[in-house]
Amino acid sequence: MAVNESQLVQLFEQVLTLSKVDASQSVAILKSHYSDARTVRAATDAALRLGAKVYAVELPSFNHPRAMGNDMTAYCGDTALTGNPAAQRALEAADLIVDTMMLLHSPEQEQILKTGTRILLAVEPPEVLARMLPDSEDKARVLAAAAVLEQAKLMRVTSAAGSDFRAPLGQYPTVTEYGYADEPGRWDHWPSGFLFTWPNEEQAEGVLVLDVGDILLPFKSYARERITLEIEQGFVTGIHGGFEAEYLREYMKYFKDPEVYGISHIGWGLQPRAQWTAMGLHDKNDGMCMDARAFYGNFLFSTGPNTEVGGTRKTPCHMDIALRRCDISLDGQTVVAEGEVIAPAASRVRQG
Ligand SMILES: O=c1ccc(O)c[nH]1
Ligand SMILES: [Fe+2]
Repeated sequence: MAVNESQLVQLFEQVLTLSKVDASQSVAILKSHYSDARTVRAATDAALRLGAKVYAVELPSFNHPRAMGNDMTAYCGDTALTGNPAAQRALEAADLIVDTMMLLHSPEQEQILKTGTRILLAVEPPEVLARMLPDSEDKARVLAAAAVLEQAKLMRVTSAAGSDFRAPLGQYPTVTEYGYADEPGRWDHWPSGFLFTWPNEEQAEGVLVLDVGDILLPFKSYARERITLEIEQGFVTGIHGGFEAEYLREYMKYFKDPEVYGISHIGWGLQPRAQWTAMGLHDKNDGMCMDARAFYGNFLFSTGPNTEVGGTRKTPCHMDIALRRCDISLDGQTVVAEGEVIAPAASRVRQG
């Protein structure tokens, strides 16, 4: 199925309106040669129809010789913007940047946001954008959950598969993703609908058992056998199992960087329009699979960078791992039970 151009413009008009784009705003469309041309065109047309002053910043693509695969989250930190202050200044001049080439997990993104410029990442296929069109209810639900997470001192994750992971919290802020960039200095990602934070440095500990069906990104694979991760003092110290554990070990070892084993963002999914099954219907090169990061009731665990919240761990290897059927509690209060969103009530999707 394919979204037609006029539909896509209307969808961008909705999301840019939610992102407070109007005739008072300047909108920069950040692109490279690999950007989705339909997305670039629709974002441009929509911003113009909303009366904004629109310009494009095109950057020659950046490829690190050690990067593998085409998933934009597979090699983080250095981007086409790295070392290009003139382009960065051109972007900082905008009120909103529609990022169709992926600056996420780069220090440059944080510098741009600090100027008050908003960034909306949109790199998923247009059909995925359409299926997970954000709305203000998504924002309300994610913010309701964030109100609990930002007060929490301890996150605990357990599961029937054997996970028992504890992460003391408080050192880092809570990050919300609800699909549009409506506040000064806000970064968001369309599509999304989840929230996360980082454990206090060197304090996360325990065991995470990736069960059959759990998702490993950027591999874009469903685990077919269990993989057991041992976490000590904020780092993955052991990866046990069969072939898939060996594959994960070998992949992470390839980067020859001890920081790849650091725990990155941890949180849970609140997007009912995201589907656990969606990844199986897409090719590996179809975007970065936000369905896996956002599906309702997942536990999203990740390794590697913490630059997004001012940390110094700028490591290129970033694993996003989505677990099903976990129990997630904050200071003893259950927010997700066996993959079902329980609390706060305002974060749950209204049934019926
Ligand atoms: O939206 C995103 C996408 C990737 C990621 O690592 C975090 N959030
Ligand atoms: Fe991530």
